[in-house]
Amino acid sequence: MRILHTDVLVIGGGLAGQRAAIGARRRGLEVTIISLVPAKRSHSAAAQGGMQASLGNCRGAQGDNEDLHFADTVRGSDWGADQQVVRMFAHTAPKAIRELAAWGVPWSRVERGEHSITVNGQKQTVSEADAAHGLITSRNFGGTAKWRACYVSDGTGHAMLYTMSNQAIAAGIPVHERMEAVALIHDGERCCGAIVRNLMSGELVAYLARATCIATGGFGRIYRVSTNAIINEGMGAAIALETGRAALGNMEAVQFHPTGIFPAGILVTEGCRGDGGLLLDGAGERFMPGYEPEKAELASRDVVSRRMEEHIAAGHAASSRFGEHLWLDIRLLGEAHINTQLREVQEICQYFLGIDPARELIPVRPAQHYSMGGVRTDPHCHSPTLRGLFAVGEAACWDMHGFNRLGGNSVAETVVAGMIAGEAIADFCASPEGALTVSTTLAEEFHRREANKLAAIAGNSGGESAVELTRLMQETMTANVGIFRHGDKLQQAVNTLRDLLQRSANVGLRSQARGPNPELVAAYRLPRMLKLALCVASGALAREESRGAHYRDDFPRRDDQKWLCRTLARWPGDDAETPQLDYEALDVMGMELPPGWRGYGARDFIEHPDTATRQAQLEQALAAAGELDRHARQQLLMPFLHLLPAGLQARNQRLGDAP
Ligand SMILES: Cc1cc2nc3c(=O)[nH]c(=O)nc-3n(C[C@H](O)[C@H](O)[C@H](O)COP(=O)(O)OP(=O)(O)OC[C@H]3O[C@@H](n4cnc5c(N)ncnc54)[C@H](O)[C@@H]3O)c2cc1C
Repeated sequence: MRILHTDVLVIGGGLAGQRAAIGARRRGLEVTIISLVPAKRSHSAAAQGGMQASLGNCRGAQGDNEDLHFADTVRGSDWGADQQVVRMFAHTAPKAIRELAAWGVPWSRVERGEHSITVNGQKQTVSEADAAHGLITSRNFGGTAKWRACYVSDGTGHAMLYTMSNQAIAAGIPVHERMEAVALIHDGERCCGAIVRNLMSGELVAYLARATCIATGGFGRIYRVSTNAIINEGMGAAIALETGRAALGNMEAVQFHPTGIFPAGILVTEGCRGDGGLLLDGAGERFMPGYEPEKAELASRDVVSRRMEEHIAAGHAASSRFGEHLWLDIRLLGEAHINTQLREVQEICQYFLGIDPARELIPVRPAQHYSMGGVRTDPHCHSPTLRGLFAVGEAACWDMHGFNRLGGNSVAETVVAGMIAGEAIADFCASPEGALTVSTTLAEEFHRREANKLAAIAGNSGGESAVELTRLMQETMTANVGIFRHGDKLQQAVNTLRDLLQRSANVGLRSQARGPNPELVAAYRLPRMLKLALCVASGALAREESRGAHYRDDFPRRDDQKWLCRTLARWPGDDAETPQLDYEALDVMGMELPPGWRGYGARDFIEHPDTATRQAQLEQALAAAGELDRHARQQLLMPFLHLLPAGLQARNQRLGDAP
């Protein structure tokens, strides 16, 4: 067995993993990143529309600040988020944008003078101030009070990831590509690294590390129709689950994006609607204002996706030989705008639909898009139950998205959480807890276990096909654990997934090759994907309410009295067929923004018994404190700055602030 030693092992070379790695490296630690693909091919590169940060530079962003970003994010989460974490995030996002600008991200900029924009289907003229000229601009996105999504045309993730990757290279951080973490090495209390499989040679290597950070992205590929890349299979979350110690948070909270192109599911960005694009039905009529007068097409994603599906079910769809869908109309934005600000959308439409979106309508239908759930961490991105294990980005449940993520808040989370995790990892490694005293016997034991598993799969002559079982899992998830959920269908899904998990032990291979063998890889990953799917379906079945993206036909109201809590899923043992579910209460008495109406979507919900008391307490505290600026006011209501590394605590400056 080959053993590699490093201070910090980062599993995943996307935006989150690389930013965490850079932070730890800057503090003098030896850091190694492993990745399934070359780091610059990570899924972060697919992010199109933007990164949220309250810079307040352009006209539509004027008056923006951390308070508004915080409130939008909490409302977007349907009060499922950890409010202190949301504060940490909103406070750090402007710093993250500026750091990326300094590193070379070519953010689109404000241009002084008059510009034509499209709002609510109408052309308007706005004038940008001389003072803002050349500053980072932003566009409108769903569920936000201001134009807050900073962007690089519609190739934001690509620009961010390439810049981040170049910084990681400059910092001397090695990326071991085409390597897959297949198990975490741990003793039940402390994580000490991972067993890693070389996807080219098939060799299993033990990486021993003082701190291990999971940054493996989302698990969208457990669904049939998804905007996610095919490498988004959730293996990082799955190997954390298999420790039996680390918990996965809110796995039932799965986002469906309104505008996957139909039928392929490839995303066209929310920026299309942010820039003024409209949703039309089969009759060519705009329908969202009828359902959502306040925000129309720009309500949060969970709300828009549900309204679209309702409209289809009510018989208003367009139909094609692939089935029913709706239309996205960006023709009104004009060719010049599309060719500069929505270039990727233009190309996606051209290559995958054979249409020109400046002249034709884009067929769309909601598709699985984002995993709000993931490895549960504390505000320092550290697992509370398995020390030495950190998690960041889409793979984590930090938890700033609760039950619905706002557009643009994900790439922002990857960088912000990476900044915080890098410091937290370095602090941990500097503490007595951070010393690694692992015996190689433990690594050998995990190595042997995985080697035996692989040998058993390779030698299995069973009659099942991994490809077919994967397809059945994906069909089950899309049909029964989608946008609209119901107890009966969820129970059916749990039963089917359990059955598939049993059958997955009987997969036969045609090729025994240990190196690049897709059949072997599929068979090896399948039971883990099924365990994740079971966490999603079981969590959804147990949660008898509707919150954010989790909507139950049979329990249509949000129920703060019973369900203002985070789901924690653990896998109880190798032979288990379902996860063990526990719940972590969200403390209303500690909230800065007690639960209420989101400002869009359903108005009726079951109130938490503490909500009125907390509201009164906040009002009394403010009245007693007298005149306060907004920063002091905020700290009085819910202190959070102490949770941030010292270097990130400073206030953000905006145009018009006193110097
Ligand atoms: C089409 C699309 C458009 C989007 N647009 C936006 C947007 O405009 N704004 C926004 O905020 N968000 C957007 N998102 C969401 C956002 O892009 C992602 O949530 C975010 O980039 C995830 O970053 P990450 O670093 O957590 O993971 P990723 O970028 O997915 O990186 C995961 C890394 O983990 C590695 N990996 C995975 N498993 C293993 C393993 N077992 N062993 C070793 N390595 C492993 C992979 O190789 C990869 O390097 C979009 C998502 C999609 C699908």
